[in-house]
Amino acid sequence: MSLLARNLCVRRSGRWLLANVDIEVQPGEVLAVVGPNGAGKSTLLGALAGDLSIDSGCVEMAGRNLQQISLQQRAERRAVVGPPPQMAFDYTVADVVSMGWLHGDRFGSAFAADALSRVLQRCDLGALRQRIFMSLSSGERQRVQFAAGWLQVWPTPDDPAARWLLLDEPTANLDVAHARQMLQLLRHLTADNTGVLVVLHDLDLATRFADRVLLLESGRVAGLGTPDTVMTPERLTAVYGAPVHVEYLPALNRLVVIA
Ligand SMILES: Nc1ncnc2c1ncn2[C@@H]1O[C@H](COP(=O)(O)OP(=O)(O)OP(=O)(O)O)[C@@H](O)[C@H]1O
Repeated sequence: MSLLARNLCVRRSGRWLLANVDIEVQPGEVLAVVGPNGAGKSTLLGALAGDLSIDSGCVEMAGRNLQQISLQQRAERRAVVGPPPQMAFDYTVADVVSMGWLHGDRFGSAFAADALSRVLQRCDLGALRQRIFMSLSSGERQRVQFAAGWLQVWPTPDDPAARWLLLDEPTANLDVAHARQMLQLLRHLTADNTGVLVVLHDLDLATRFADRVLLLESGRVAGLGTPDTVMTPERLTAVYGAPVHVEYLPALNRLVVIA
């Protein structure tokens, strides 16, 4: 019961942005999508979310064609976390994160308040909850955006079905500690029957935290598998057209990617 694309093709202005992409995001896994600028990462995320039209192939969520799933059902099953939005009004952090909560009082106000508090705390936003969103730094806003997405797919008592979180460069404005913390959170929330697809430019973060990596090059799959099989120096150097060093560091007991 995955979120998957089969033979996915997206064409715009006479150009293939994605060509014959097969990909599956399973609940319980973190799949990192990497590749050079313009490789098609955001396009793939948009297609899997159902936010942009595809030209051939299909996208399915838990065995159903995405086009046959209502917008409400889609929103309850998958959240998209993109760049932080501009807000015209003085919404607080708690207001913005609460926008991710789709269930109103269906499970009681205490359940909703508890979910909000937990998400704020886990995203290190507890002290900022009454701050005006637009007064935050870009990294703080990014964490708020992530928190709203997480709340959107928060497990509810009556519905154990799989959910997905799709994130487009969520660490772009984060310092080293918060970037690691976010990837650790993503790993943690997969335990709640949630699948994570995360677009990353940081190849080392992808190698360290993802279960699998999809490497895109000009809209095609240039590699898909565990980090140690995809993140080879030869492949990365060829795809990025710049030297990329990959080495196992015994002191850290992991592969390190230096670009
Ligand atoms: N509507 C469109 N018409 C024509 N070309 C488009 C359209 N939308 C996107 N593209 C092009 O498709 C390619 C893939 O874009 P996409 O945003 O998916 O890349 P990306 O891998 O996310 O890149 P980045 O790392 O720079 O964010 C780019 O070359 C982009 O210019």
